[in-house]
Amino acid sequence: MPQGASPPLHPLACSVPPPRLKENRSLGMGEAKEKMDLAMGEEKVEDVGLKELSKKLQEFAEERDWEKYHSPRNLLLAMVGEVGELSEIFMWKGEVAKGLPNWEESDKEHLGEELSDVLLYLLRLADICGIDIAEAATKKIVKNAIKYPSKKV
Ligand SMILES: Nc1ccn([C@H]2C[C@H](O)[C@@H](COP(=O)(O)OP(=O)(O)OP(=O)(O)O)O2)c(=O)n1
Repeated sequence: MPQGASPPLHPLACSVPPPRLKENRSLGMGEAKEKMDLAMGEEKVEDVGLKELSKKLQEFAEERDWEKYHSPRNLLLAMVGEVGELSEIFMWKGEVAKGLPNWEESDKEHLGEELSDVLLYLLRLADICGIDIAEAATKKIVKNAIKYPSKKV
């Protein structure tokens, strides 16, 4: 290849790196909370379902013109990356007690964020692949129960 020339892009590769959600500056705590409260509105968080989350993700991508980046392969890789970030939280800690009794609140919050990133990319991946994940997971639980029968009655 001539000096200074860039390698040709694979026809399926994006020529623009996927955008990041982050802003260039970090938000102060008050500012971040204000943004979060605005985004959540009056919604009761515990009532949210998988379909609603998928719809929110669809809207999130649309509003930023990010749909072109949300290909199955990109989403899978993004999800695996987030699984790595999730693993880092547990790395070198040894066994961790259920309920994480000795963890700082900030560490639990961080864990919640990384778990959410994995879930959100998983939901988006399922959606973009045309898989109804709620239906698929429900069927899979039934299949698991047949394969591994209950020991209780
Ligand atoms: N192209 C993109 C980029 C981000 N996201 C959404 C899905 C994830 O929930 C979250 C991931 O954002 P970041 O890539 O900024 O990752 P983190 O939030 O983990 O930040 P960091 O890697 O700094 O810990 O944003 C998305 O849907 N599509």
